[in-house]
Amino acid sequence: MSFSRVAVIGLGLLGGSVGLAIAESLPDCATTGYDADPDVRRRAAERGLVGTVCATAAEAVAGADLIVFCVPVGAMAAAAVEIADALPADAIVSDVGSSKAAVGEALRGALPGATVIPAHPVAGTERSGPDAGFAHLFRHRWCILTPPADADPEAVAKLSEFWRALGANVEIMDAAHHDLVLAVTSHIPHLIAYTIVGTASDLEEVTRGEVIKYSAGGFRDFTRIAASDPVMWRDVFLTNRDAVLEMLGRFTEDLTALQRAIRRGDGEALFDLFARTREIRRSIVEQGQDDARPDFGRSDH
Ligand SMILES: NC(=O)c1ccc[n+]([C@@H]2O[C@H](COP(=O)([O-])OP(=O)(O)OC[C@H]3O[C@@H](n4cnc5c(N)ncnc54)[C@H](O)[C@@H]3O)[C@@H](O)[C@H]2O)c1
Ligand SMILES: O=C(O)C(=O)C[C@]1(C(=O)O)C=C[C@@H](O)C=C1
Repeated sequence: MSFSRVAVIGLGLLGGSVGLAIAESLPDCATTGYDADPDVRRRAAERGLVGTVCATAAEAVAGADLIVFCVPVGAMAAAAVEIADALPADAIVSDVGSSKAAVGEALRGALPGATVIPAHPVAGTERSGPDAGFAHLFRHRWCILTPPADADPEAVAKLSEFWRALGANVEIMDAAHHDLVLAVTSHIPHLIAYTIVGTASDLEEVTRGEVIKYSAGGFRDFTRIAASDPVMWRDVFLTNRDAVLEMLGRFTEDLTALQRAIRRGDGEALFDLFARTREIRRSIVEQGQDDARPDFGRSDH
């Protein structure tokens, strides 16, 4: 039931990892790939991210039974239009985008009549580009599939099996619900990291040198996340606007309550919140989801 030829469009962190993971876990599956950037294509060929790096997207999808778009979410529609005339009739079209409702619409709009099953492997790093990918990225991580209500169950089962073969745990979710959940677990945390690092670098009373010198612990962790790709994250916020604004409203209210507790010297409110959040961290660690990132946890990371 597995795929025999997978085309990967976009050969950065995610596309490269998909190609390498297929080579390792599904060695009988052929892979082709395409990236709009010729330097990325050259580097992808050097690293062997996919079996064949093609000069055009149409060439890459010829004969493929699965096409995985691994481009920034704002580029999905343009990338899909490029393959519209070359798409094999029975192929499944999927992606790895971080927001799902807008991406599903973009792919279905660009490829009318195609079998489109969007997906989001909740696995990544702050790195990007063709040197960033690695075969184990998806191991023990969630991959959320957001098929439309009328999706072919066989196509959903086949794509689920594909992601399980790459090491992921698969969950099926409605696209709008995915966008709300990920707004809180991934998108707003990135927004907070971008904000705090930006705020620190804008301070007038504290020099930039001091920010760098004393950035141990907490701030350093924020700088890792704030180093994430600007194009990718611009597109995430533009395509998941409503869910992000909804969750940001709640976050702002909670932040205001915390501000009030500090101003009033309400130690109990502070302690209660910090004790509750410590328990959340403990249950995440206890769930034992291995982190596949190669140097995660390294002190100099
Ligand atoms: N980085 C993460 O942690 C992470 C995790 C999960 C999902 N994602 C999602 O994966 C996708 C790719 O992210 P990434 O981190 O691999 O980014 P990346 O920058 O490493 O790679 C994206 C690649 O897409 C190429 N590209 C852009 N437009 C194109 C087009 N029209 N046709 C062909 N190639 C095109 C770029 O040249 C680039 O090489 C995004 O949609 C992102 O939301 C990222
Ligand atoms: O670990 C990181 O560096 C990530 O940002 C990975 C992360 C996340 O927020 O968890 C980022 C975006 C994705 O769509 C999925 C995963």
